[in-house]
Amino acid sequence: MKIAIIGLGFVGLSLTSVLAAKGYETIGIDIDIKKCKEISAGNPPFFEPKLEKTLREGLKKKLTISNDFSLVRNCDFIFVAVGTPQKSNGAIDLSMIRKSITKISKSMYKNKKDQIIFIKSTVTPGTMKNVILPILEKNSKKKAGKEFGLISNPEFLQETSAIKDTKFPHAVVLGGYNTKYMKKAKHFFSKLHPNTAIIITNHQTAEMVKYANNSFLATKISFINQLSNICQNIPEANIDDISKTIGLDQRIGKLFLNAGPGYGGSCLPKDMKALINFANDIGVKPSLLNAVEEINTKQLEQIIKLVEKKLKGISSKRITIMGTAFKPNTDDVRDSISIELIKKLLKMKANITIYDPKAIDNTKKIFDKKITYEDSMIRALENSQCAIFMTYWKEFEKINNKSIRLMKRKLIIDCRRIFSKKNMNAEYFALGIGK
Ligand SMILES: NC(=O)c1ccc[n+]([C@@H]2O[C@H](COP(=O)([O-])OP(=O)(O)OC[C@H]3O[C@@H](n4cnc5c(N)ncnc54)[C@H](O)[C@@H]3O)[C@@H](O)[C@H]2O)c1
Ligand SMILES: O=c1ccn([C@@H]2O[C@H](COP(=O)(O)OP(=O)(O)O[C@H]3O[C@H](CO)[C@@H](O)[C@H](O)[C@H]3O)[C@@H](O)[C@H]2O)c(=O)[nH]1
Repeated sequence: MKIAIIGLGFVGLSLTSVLAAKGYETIGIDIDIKKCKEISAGNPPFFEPKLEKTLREGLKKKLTISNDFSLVRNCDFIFVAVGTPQKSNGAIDLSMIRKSITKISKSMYKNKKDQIIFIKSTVTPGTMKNVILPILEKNSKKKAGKEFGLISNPEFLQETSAIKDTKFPHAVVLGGYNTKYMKKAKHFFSKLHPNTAIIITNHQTAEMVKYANNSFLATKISFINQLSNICQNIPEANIDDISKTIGLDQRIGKLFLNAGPGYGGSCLPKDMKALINFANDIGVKPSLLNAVEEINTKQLEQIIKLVEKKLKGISSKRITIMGTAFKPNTDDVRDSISIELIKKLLKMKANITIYDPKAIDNTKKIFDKKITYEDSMIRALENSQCAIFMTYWKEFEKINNKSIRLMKRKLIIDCRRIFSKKNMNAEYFALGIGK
């Protein structure tokens, strides 16, 4: 059994590393030659816990990393995990899918191998049927279901637990027709994940499951953020106690009820916009999804208004942003709410200083010399007129009254309630805690 994975980002490289470490003959393919070289040397191009160790285990076995698409010819399974970024209207950009599928389809022409192509990238319902399938059939001159298999296989991993989630997914979704290829795929996944539910359905449903999952998570976050805003106006009310308590009701569940400055990252915002755009296109008004998005956008506005009010204007004020990664334990700043906040504050002519334990290099790629970067929490706070804590990095818990002594004005906006139980000698505002 030979397996190819196309696109070595968070999804593709995690899958490649896990399969190779398990001993499968695996070929990881990416168009980015520099990335391929780094990965071949055992160095993942981004930080993800346990990835480096798993990749290195794989490299000691039967793993090849290459930018050469011709290698897919000899593979039984081909997983496609290229990016599907957002276009300005919210729809997904399918150019990477089209390019990689075209290359795969050409390699299938006159190839006698009975291959299965799995699509792991997140695509809106109908993409398989209307875009991917026609390209494959046209260029390969083969019939799906008869001469090759085509399966929608959406991915649910979370960054920071990508390896664990790849090894132990909560479910495996296989979308497509009931053919010999589907049987083979089911057999493969039931061996790979013996205790995981395998859902077999059609392409459109499999594609929609992914959006259902992410839009529900986004809805939970916006729900708790709206309640958090209400709590802020009830003296002494505490959103964390509320989340903890309602989370004990199994019908609600405790996860994704952590109030904050809004959801960010490369998936939830993009997938919400894509689903909204898709619903509008097919004539369904997505009023709940629109509200979820609106609440998310407004979280930042209220933070900015508070800073503006307290500092009597933003222009020339020295503001420290603690945490730029879109969540803790990652260096990923794609669609980070913190990056969005910095952009808005820069427009208002603030002087921004940032500190993040892992994401400084990626933040520099966005802002270059427009902001100041500090490599210690204390230095970032020195002379600051306001510190806004955006990401809950564990090391921020060490900050105490001694650390904030050197702030010019001791104004702290704590979006993650890191210090809500400490007695801070500062003007302290925590999202979700009533004053
Ligand atoms: N990041 C996540 O947590 C996550 C989780 C589940 C699903 N997804 C979805 O999976 C897909 C991939 O996400 P990601 O975060 O891994 O993306 P990514 O941007 O980290 O990586 C994509 C990779 O594909 C490569 N690539 C682009 N065009 C290519 C081509 N024509 N041929 C070969 N390689 C090519 C890029 O060089 C890049 O290395 C997206 O659709 C995303 O929405 C992401
Ligand atoms: O209670 C919570 C949980 C999350 N967040 C924020 O929500 C965003 C997204 O977090 P998370 O879902 O952990 O990030 P991702 O790694 O992008 O994972 C999401 O997006 C992936 C890509 O589609 C899916 O595969 C995952 O299942 C889905 O959780 C981050 O800004 C978090 O700070 C909160 O504010 N409160």
